[in-house]
Parts: sequence; structure tokens; C-alpha cells
Amino acid sequence: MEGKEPMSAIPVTVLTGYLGAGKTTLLNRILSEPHGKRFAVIVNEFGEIGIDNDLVVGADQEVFEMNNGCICCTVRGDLIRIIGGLLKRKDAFDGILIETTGLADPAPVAQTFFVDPDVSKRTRMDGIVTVADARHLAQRLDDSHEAQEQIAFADVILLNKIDLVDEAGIVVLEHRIRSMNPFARIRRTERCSVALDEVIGLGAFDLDRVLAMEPGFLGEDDHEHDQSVTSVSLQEDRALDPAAFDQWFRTLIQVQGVDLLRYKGILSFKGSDRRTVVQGVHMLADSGNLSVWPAGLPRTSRFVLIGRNLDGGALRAGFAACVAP
Ligand SMILES: Nc1nc2c(ncn2[C@@H]2O[C@H](COP(=O)(O)OP(=O)(O)OP(=O)(O)O)[C@@H](O)[C@H]2O)c(=O)[nH]1
Repeated sequence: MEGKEPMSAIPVTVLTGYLGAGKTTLLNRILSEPHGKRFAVIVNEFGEIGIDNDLVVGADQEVFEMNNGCICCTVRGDLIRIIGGLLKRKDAFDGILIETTGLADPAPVAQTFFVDPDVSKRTRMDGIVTVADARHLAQRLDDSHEAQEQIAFADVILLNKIDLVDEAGIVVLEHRIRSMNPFARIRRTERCSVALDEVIGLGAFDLDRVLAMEPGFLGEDDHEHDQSVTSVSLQEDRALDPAAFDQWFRTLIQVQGVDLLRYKGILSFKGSDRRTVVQGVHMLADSGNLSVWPAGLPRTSRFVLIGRNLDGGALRAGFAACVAP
């Protein structure tokens, strides 16, 4: 790193925000900007099979995936190990970006950088950036403790997806955010369009402020997750029939949209060489094509659903019925 001592503390940015708010969109934006910096990226997902890794733009950085649980609970040890590995490397990083799962409470993640002695010596928490889905934020603040914590701990809040909400609605949300967190900078965004220096290099994380807000911050974790949220991972090696999938999926989001907090899939359809991505939040779904399936690798469709009242058996049967004849 130019002009820096080899041992100088590496800034860490935590990107948080509820399921589907736009964290990966922001991460891709940061990685695609011509800033000439090298970031190590750590992506954590809720759900057994990783999908985000395929959705993060391939650039100069390495992506470390952690899929075996939520970063704020069971895999804190993994996080410390990954960072420990990074810190041992000769090639320098300008920063570490951590994208947490939408269900993570950011406090224990930030805590890791203060309580682990090796990690705390070599890194510095630069800021917690929370992406909020303007369309669904009010609902989430009513029903999710994690969503509240993500707003409360943020240094910067991107009030994203403002294209889906009118001006009056945005003003109401801004007031609500202010009442929960008087310190954070709030930026209105569409597709997380924001200048890089609004989210990186903030020097914003203030331990004293956090301790004033949550005196137990550096102590033992005592948080609990919303146990009613579960995930179902579907996988299929045979190509899917586009019409059958379309019909199954449309019916699913119509009937169970309220319960579906997030779904994401990379799918192989009969007659197509490209990987199709289908993803969404509640009833708002998006689809598109990614690159062609890599030669020689199995074209396995993967679909992860996260939500309440999910019937794994019925979902598996419905998905399996989409296999092309
Ligand atoms: N209309 C609209 N859609 C958006 C905007 N920003 C992101 N999206 C879409 O919202 C969906 C979720 O975006 P992601 O960036 O994958 O969200 P995420 O927070 O990483 O999702 P998880 O990692 O699953 O929690 C995608 O389909 C995006 O294309 C926006 O400003 N407006």
C-alpha cells in the first residue's frame, strides 16, 4: 500500500441491510468503480447453498464465502479465521468489505473487530453502511428486531429503491429513521447509486457513541434471532421447463408472497445456454440472464427461499415438477 506502513490498520466496512434491500447491488457498485483500490470481500449468506458469490462482479478482488450460518452468531470464528488469513498475506489490501446476511445484527459483527486481540490490532472499523428497501422498510421495522438494529447501528443509511415510493412516503421513512438513529447520514438512492466516498473511508465508526447507545456492546452476545424465519434450498441437476417454472413461481409468490422475505435462484432452463437469475422480495420479483454456463461444469439449478411458514416438502415437490420432460 502506497504511503502506508505495512502494519497500519486496514479499514473494514460492514455492509448490512435486511434481505433484498440492495447490499449486493452496493457491493458491485463499489467494486466496479475505477478507484484503483484492492478490497478483500467477505460475503455471508443465510441458506445452505451460496448464490451471492455468482452475483458479485468478477474484478480484481477475492471473495470469501461463508455459508454455514449467520455471521453474527455461529460463524464468528470463521470470520476471525478468514481475517487472520488475510492479515498474514504479503499482498496488501486497501480495505475489507463484509456483506452480512440480511438477517444479521451488525453489532456482533462490528464487535469482532474490537474484542479479538489480533484482529483489533491490525484492523479498524471504518463504518457500518446499511441499505434499506424504501418499499418494505416500514413493514420490516414493525416485524424484525434485526432490521431495527441495522438502522440503529448504521453510520450511513442508503434509503434505496426510492423509485418504488413517492416523495411523501420517503419523508415519513426519513423521520422514522431519524427517530431511531439521530447520527447516521441518510442518502436517498436508486440502485444504491452513491459516490464511493459516501460509503468508504468514512472514519465514522465511533465506539464511544456505540457504547453510549448499547453499553453491553463489548460484552458477551445475548441476542437471539427471529426463529420464525427459515430457509429452504432447492437444487436440481436436470434442466427446467421455462413455462412450468413460470407458472409454479407466479402462483407461489401470489399465494405466499407475504411470507417470502427473500428468494434467489440461478437456474438452468432447457433450450438456454445462459444462467438465468430469478430473485425478489415478497411479490416483487426480477429475472435476467447471467453469463453462459461454464463448459464442463454441471448445470445445476439452485434456488433459495427465505421466509416464514415455508413448507419445505411442498416447495421441493413444486420445484421438482418444473423439470423439463
Ligand atoms: N426497483 C429497484 N430495485 C432495486 C434497487 N436496488 C436493487 N434493486 C433490486 O432488488 C433486488 C435485491 O437486490 P440485492 O442487491 O441482491 O439485495 P441484497 O440486499 O444483496 O439481498 P440479500 O443478499 O439476499 O439479502 C435485486 O433484484 C435488485 O436488482 C432499486 O433502487 N430499485
